[in-house]
This record gives sequence, C-alpha cells and structure tokens, in this order.
Amino acid sequence: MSENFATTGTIAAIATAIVPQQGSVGIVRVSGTEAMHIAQTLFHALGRQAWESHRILYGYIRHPQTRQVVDEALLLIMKAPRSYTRDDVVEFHCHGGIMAVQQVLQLCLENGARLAQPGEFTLRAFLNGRLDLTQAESIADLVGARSPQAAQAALAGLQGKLANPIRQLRASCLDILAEIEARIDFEEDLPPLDETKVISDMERVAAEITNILATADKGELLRTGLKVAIVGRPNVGKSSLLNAWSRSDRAIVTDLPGTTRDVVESQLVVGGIPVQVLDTAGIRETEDQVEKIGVERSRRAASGADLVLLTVDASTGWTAGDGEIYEQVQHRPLILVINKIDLASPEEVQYPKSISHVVKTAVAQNQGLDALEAAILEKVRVDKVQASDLDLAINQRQAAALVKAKMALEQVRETIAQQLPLDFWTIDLRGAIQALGEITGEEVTESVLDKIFSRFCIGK
Ligand SMILES: Nc1nc2c(c(=O)[nH]1)N(C=O)[C@@H](CNc1ccc(C(=O)N[C@@H](CCC(=O)O)C(=O)O)cc1)CN2
Ligand SMILES: Nc1nc2c(ncn2[C@@H]2O[C@H](COP(=O)(O)OP(=O)(O)OP(=O)(O)O)[C@@H](O)[C@H]2O)c(=O)[nH]1
Ligand SMILES: [Mg+2]
Repeated sequence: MSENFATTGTIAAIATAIVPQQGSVGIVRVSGTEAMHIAQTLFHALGRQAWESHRILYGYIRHPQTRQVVDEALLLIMKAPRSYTRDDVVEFHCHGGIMAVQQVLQLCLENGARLAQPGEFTLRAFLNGRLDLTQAESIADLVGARSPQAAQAALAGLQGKLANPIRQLRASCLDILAEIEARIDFEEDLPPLDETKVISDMERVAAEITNILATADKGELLRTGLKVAIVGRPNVGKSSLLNAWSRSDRAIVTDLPGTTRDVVESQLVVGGIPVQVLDTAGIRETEDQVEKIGVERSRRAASGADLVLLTVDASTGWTAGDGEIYEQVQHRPLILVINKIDLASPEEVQYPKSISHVVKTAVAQNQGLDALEAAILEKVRVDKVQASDLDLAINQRQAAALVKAKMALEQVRETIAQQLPLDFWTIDLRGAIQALGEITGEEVTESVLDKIFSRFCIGK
C-alpha cells in the first residue's frame, strides 16, 4: 500500500458534519488496536457499566492529565471483528457543534491515534475483507447521493447486487480457464476439449456483460446528475421559472429587466435524477459594469451546462435579442421555453425550425412545469428512473473494466477462430478475469485504490 494508506496504526476522525450548527450530536470515530486503550484513557463511565462490545456507555470525556471535563457523552464500543472496519472501533458521541468533537479528536491524536485519511475507515473494511470494492464505492455514492433514487441505487450496491453477478461471471471464466489449462498440462489423460461448449460459455458471459453495461448511462445520471442553465433576455421570467420549479423564493424577481446579476442555483430532482438548475443574468448589451460581469457569467454557465433552457417571452415574440442568444447556445443540447403564455399565444412566436424541443409555460401561474420536466427527460434520452433500474446502475470505472473484459473475450474468440494453440486462448481469458477482478477488487492496483478512496470524505 502507499504511505497514504498505511494499514497499521490506529486512526481517528470526526465522523459527522463539521459545519457549525449542523448537528446536535457529533461523533469521533477511532479504529485500530489502540482504540480501546484510548477510550479507557479519555472516557469516564458513570456507575458500574460493562466495557463490552456493542454496548453504549454513558459518562464524561476528560483530559487525562488535567482531569478537566471536555464533554458529557456516550461511548460506543465495537470490538474486532464485529465492527465497520473489522478492527476494534470506539465512537465518542459528543454534543454537536464543533468544539467538543475537535477537542476529543485532538485528545485521541495525543493518545495514540493518527488522523485518518479520506475514506480510510472504509478502505480498512475493504482490506479486511468486510466489503468488496463495489460496496465501498456504494458507500461513497450513498453519502454523496442527491436524490432518493440515487441513494436507493447506492444501497443496492452496498447489498452486493453488483458484486454478486460480477463474481459469478469471473467464476465462470475461471472454470473455462481451468478446462483449457487442464488440456495444456495433462493432454493425454483427458477427453478432448469441448470447443463448442467453451465458446458458448464465453458467449453467455459476454451477453451478461452487455446487459450490465447497459445500466451505465443511468448510473452516471443518478450519480452525477444534470446541470441545467436557464438563459435568455432580461425579464423573460428566468428567475420566476427557477422559483416556481424549486417551489422557493431562491431568486429575486422584479419587473425590472436586469434584476439577476449573478448565477443563482437550486438543487432539484427530475424523474429521480438530481438536477442542478442555474438561473442566470439576462443576456443583453449593457454599459453597466456589474451587469456586464453577470452576462459573462451567464454565457459561462450556458457553456458548462449539460442542457440549456433558452427562455423567451410569448408577449414580445421572438426578438433579435433572442436570435443573438440562440446563436451562442445553439450547439448545446437545448430546450426552448416559451414563457408568459397567459399573456399571448405561443403560436405567434416565430422561433428557428432547428429547435426540436419546445415547452410552453406560464411559470408565474405554475403552468407547464410538468411538460418541462418531461421534455428534459426526453432530451437527455432517459425514461423516468424506474424502481427496477435501481438494483443495478454501474459507474464509469466499473463500465470501463467491463468493456475491457468483453474485448478480451472477443479476442479469445478470434484466437480460437485462427486455430492458434491453447496457450494463446488462456492469455486473453486471463485478461478478462483480471478485468472482472478489478471491479470487485480481487485484482486491483494501489493507484486505483488511491483514486477510489481519496474521493471519500474524512471520517468515512
Ligand atoms: N454511529 C454510527 N452510525 C452508523 C455507522 C457507524 O459506523 N457508526 N455506519 C457506518 O458508517 C453505518 C452503519 N454501518 C455499519 C456497518 C457495519 C457495522 C458492523 O459492526 N458490522 C459487523 C457486524 C456487526 C454484528 O454482527 O453485530 C461486521 O460486518 O463484521 C457497523 C455499522 C450508518 N450508521
Ligand atoms: N404574466 C406573466 N408574468 C410573468 C411570468 N413569468 C414571469 N413573469 C413576470 O416577468 C417579470 C420578470 O420576471 P423575472 O423572473 O424576474 O425575469 P428574469 O428573466 O429573471 O429577468 P432578469 O433577471 O432581469 O434577466 C416579473 O414581473 C414576473 O412576475 C408569466 O408566466 N406570466
Ligand atoms: Mg432573473
């Protein structure tokens, strides 16, 4: 392992949010051989309570030298191997805010622990065999989930709904490999290799890989979500759209053109997909210094978004200003929102024929938002996320490894077709086994682990 991930020693970290005012309880977690000793040094249990595994003790945390009380707290003990990491774990459940947990963490560090790296508790759970790599990734997904559906998909992964089929595929490949290798090693004693069966077994594996690969797009959408920028001329109703859509007063709305100066964002869920919506300053030529910067930010938001909602005003029709904005964003995935249809017929709006997706709204009356959501899902070519999608939704790392495995299997087919000797068959078959093993972590390099676990938060 890299020095970042030294697997020995006792690690400690604050496991709960460290934003002030963001929790009524704060937890400091400690894992490793010194965990129990640290607990006994710092924690003073009241009365006669047993220091046993899976017990909660009530008492005080005290500075071991000054005896000064740092907090009134609970102590949770989980002895190896019945813990999150499979090592001894203790947790100090302190009062929330940041003062208590920061002091308790400091005391842990002064008494035999070192600060945990991001994801290091989960890394230990992986290295100690409690979790496979897909389950560890699911934990990061669960913590980062921005929609109930994304959380549900992460939980399925945590329960092994990806690991199990991948392990089975790898086991099938290992069986095929054993069949072939036996023929290489003990050629004379065995019946000849059933080539047709080898091929059909490999095809079954390849077909299953294809099925699993088909879940990657949805997995990506559930994990990273969509960034949607609302752009248009001043006063067309962009901020009103953000507010109506998010059922909030997030953005200032007035009848003065040029109200919004900065990018205002809101987090929504559309058909199960987390969506970050950006309301932007109305785009126009202006001499106002502040507004100029705002307009520049609008352009940047549009070019950084997965989808642009070009919003126009039905009561003014399509104007030259709309045309100029369209020219700037037309190469991006785009939906035209014709707003204020309570004031004028949308049929009067002469928009360019190159625009394929059009939605008519009166956002001030909450009209047309369902149609807008439907158009967004259609534009990004996904159906609403179904419950069955949430059982299996792979990430990009897993997809890349599956593609590698599939290509390796195709290569074996090629080798067989060319009637090359058995030794050659095994080379690519081993490649497929290796790629499948990378997904669950049976075969994984340190740099891959570094990449996966460094994305975790500290304390996880
Ligand atoms: N206070 C607290 N809450 C938490 C966690 C935690 O670590 N601490 N968790 C984590 O972040 C999650 C719960 N996950 C956990 C997963 C496994 C074990 C555990 O001890 N597993 C043992 C089996 C225990 C037994 O058999 O009784 C094991 O798998 O070996 C504990 C928590 C969510 N809530
Ligand atoms: N009648 C009607 N008025 C609307 C509708 N949507 C917005 N408005 C009004 O249009 C005016 C401008 O709305 P905003 O949401 O501030 O417009 P904006 O596009 O954000 O404007 P800037 O921030 O200046 O670019 C306000 O007076 C809104 O009440 C609508 O659907 N119908
Ligand atoms: Mg605005």
